[in-house]
Amino acid sequence: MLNKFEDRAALMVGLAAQVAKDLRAALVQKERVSIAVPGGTTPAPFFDILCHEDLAWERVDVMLTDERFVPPTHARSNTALINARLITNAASSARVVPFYQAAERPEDVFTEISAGIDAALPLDICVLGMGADMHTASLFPDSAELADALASDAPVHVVRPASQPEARLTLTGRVLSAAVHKYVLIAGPEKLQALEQAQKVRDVMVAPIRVVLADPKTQVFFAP
Ligand SMILES: O=C1O[C@H](COP(=O)(O)O)[C@@H](O)[C@H](O)[C@H]1O
Repeated sequence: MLNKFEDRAALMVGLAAQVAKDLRAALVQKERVSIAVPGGTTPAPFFDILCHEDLAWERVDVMLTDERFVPPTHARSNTALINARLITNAASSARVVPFYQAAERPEDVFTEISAGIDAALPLDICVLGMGADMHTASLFPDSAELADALASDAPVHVVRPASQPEARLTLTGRVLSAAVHKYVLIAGPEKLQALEQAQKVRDVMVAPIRVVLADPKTQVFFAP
């Protein structure tokens, strides 16, 4: 389902209201609730609104959908983004599930990171971004590890997409498709075109965003 907003400000308000509603409903049902959020350039204004929502954040586990294997001091760190823009104000008591540990290679810390993520699953809410190349999380069409990351039983997978400057850790296809509420946050004509392309292509190896689009309950939040 495509939810179209007039502009980006309305989009971010609309998605934050929907996610806060889902979090509140899940917090009534369960002691701990988990949400995955994207990194990249799009979601910061959504975080700026969501972090003010008055809810039991101390019972919420927040994780990324994916992380670039760079330290939190790096400009490309998704962990730094959520720490600065989401885990603040009312949301400062949320627990962040680590997606990065200092090491030479992600494989060196994979077991520990993977166990931490596994303990916070399944996801109640998953908000994903999407690139113009139809990647989502760090499931990239130009990654040699894509098929394994889609098929893996593990919660996360290491990928080294040819188009990207660093190794990454991504939630796997299994984890993304099992999320109770799935949202895709996109803005701009290029992303809308990519979404339309992904709906036509139908091959998840060409359009990895299909891993969640295949579920008719997935909601896309879009503004021009
Ligand atoms: O690299 C990434 O890209 C996608 C899309 O990012 P955007 O900058 O085009 O909004 C993002 O969803 C993902 O989390 C991030 O690591």
